[in-house]
Amino acid sequence: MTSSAPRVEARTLTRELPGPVPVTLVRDIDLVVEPGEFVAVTGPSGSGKSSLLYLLGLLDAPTGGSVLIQGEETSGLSPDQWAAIRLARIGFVFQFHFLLPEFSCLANVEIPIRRLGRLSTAQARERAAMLLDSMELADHAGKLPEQLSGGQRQRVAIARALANDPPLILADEPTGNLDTRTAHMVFDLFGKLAREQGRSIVVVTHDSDLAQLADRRIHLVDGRIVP
Ligand SMILES: Nc1ncnc2c1ncn2[C@@H]1O[C@H](COP(=O)(O)OP(=O)(O)OP(=O)(O)O)[C@@H](O)[C@H]1O
Repeated sequence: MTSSAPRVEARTLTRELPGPVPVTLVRDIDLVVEPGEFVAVTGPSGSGKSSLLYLLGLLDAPTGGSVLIQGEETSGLSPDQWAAIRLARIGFVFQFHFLLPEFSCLANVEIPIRRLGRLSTAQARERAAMLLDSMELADHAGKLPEQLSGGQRQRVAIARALANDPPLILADEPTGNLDTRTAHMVFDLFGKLAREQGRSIVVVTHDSDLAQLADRRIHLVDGRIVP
């Protein structure tokens, strides 16, 4: 691994589903995302956007090619090693917030910090509170997710994605359930996380207006990048 390595790199990445009639979800994708870049992945429904994001996030294994995270080849690694990379280096945001309903917003952000185990309990709580504060949610820290609006919940999910200070954030239709104004706010936030904090952000969206807010767009059709 070198300090000049891209944040995430796909090399001829391919994912086929075996079967009598094999289905190719993603084919021969070459992609490099540098530190500080905010990339939107667009394309019609079924074009492979989510499949690509899952491969980049080590949530699914390719059947061809490879993914490198900060220059580290991930192909030969064990499931435990993948899980360790996900926990420490990748933040995920999904269309549905997947917050734990029985835990406060603060606890939802604190749990992954505790799981990583680098901070004391008090420090973990302090960091979770700081992250919620940075999302302008300090007043809501003690509330349950169901007590928040959709946009607020998605900001809690983003705070949780930032819990372990990951260099890479992957988001799959993070604004799919939000109104246009709130969706723009979330995209602006991703832009700031890239430009001001040097994180790499890859966001899947089918909304071409929102994609314009990213620094770069890649467009998928039938599992391939097209110009
Ligand atoms: N486990 C699976 N079994 C069979 N087909 C699958 C599976 N997962 C995905 N697919 C198919 O693979 C293709 C790519 O799916 P994917 O979810 O990556 O597309 P997408 O661009 O994210 O679509 P959308 O915008 O609708 O979410 C689709 O045709 C989908 O139906």
